[in-house]
Amino acid sequence: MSAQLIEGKKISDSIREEIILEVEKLKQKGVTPGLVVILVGEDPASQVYVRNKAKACEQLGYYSEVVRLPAESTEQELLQLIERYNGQDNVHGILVQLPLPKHIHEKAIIDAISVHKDVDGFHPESVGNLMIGDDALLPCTPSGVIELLKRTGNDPAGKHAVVIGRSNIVGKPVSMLLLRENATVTICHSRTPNLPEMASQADILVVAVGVAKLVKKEWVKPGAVVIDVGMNRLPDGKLCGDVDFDDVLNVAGWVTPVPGGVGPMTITMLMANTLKSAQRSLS
Ligand SMILES: NC(=O)C1=CN([C@@H]2O[C@H](COP(=O)(O)OP(=O)(O)OC[C@H]3O[C@@H](n4cnc5c(N)ncnc54)[C@H](OP(=O)(O)O)[C@@H]3O)[C@@H](O)[C@H]2O)C=CC1
Ligand SMILES: Nc1nc(=O)c2c([nH]1)NC[C@@H]1CN(c3ccc(C(=O)N[C@@H](CCC(=O)O)C(=O)O)cc3)C=[N+]21
Ligand SMILES: [Mg+2]
Repeated sequence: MSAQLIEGKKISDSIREEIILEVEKLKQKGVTPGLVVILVGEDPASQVYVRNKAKACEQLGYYSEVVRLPAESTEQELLQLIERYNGQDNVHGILVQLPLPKHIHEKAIIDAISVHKDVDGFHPESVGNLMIGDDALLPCTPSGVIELLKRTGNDPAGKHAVVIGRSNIVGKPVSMLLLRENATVTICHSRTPNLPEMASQADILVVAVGVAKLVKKEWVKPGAVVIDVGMNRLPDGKLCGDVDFDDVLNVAGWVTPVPGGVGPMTITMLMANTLKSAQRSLS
């Protein structure tokens, strides 16, 4: 028996159809969603993501700006740019591509983005609101994971979810969202001694580690839902997840491919956050 594929690309396309309808309505009220993406330096991987974000804006009819700053730019210059966009009414979302060059403090930059325009959901106030359960712009990759589960009929409520990874960008917020969806959540990390045993107790296994093909079939409970957030570039240039896809295919009930799984959802949820921010600007 082979696992069912969770087709992130298809699900992402259908969410984009829904977004387009909302954009039409908003435009009739005189508002066009606007997103600014700021890239410092010339990291080739970041270039690809930034291009994908600009393409998504074009497809959905958003106003979009991409600002490319040289790697030597100062923290002060970047802060000034953010201040400018914080005050600009046609811009509803500001995203500063991470990682930043080492001489710029990531925290200072994230804190400077207006919480109203924090479409990444990385600002401390957004994180706090997520934790409390108040309305917030949710981090894109974690909310993409939840959408994948819900739209394949895998409601987390009452399930045991095991998350491997505890970063502020993926592991922690996805754990909090799963909890909010009434899953029982276990969070594992590099100091967890018995990973395969922990993982194999999961009804829903979310892997966000950054180690290619870490998760093998022995880690997966028969029929479990496996969500692979990992994006690793192999020496041959191919993308590969944190899950050994071919190995788990005959044990898992559902599995996301890489590419074509969580990745496209991240960008679509960014578009959804920008829409939400634009809608809020009216009220
Ligand atoms: N598809 C998408 O849209 C996105 C994909 N990604 C990808 O997801 C992956 C994770 O990203 P991110 O969370 O930012 O990564 P980080 O490096 O920030 O965090 C990795 C986490 O995994 C844990 N970890 C590392 N090695 C092991 C191990 N051998 N066993 C168990 N736990 C381990 C770390 O533990 P500890 O805390 O103890 O160090 C840490 O909590 C990467 O491949 C990244 O490229 C990221 C963002 C978006
Ligand atoms: N401030 C900030 N916000 C981010 O959300 C952010 C960031 N910085 N830095 C880098 C990570 C990574 N990330 C991805 C986005 C899209 C794909 C994506 O579209 N992936 C496609 C394929 C892409 C390809 O072919 O290279 C897929 O998995 O099918 C992946 C990863 C967002 N990130
Ligand atoms: Mg990180």
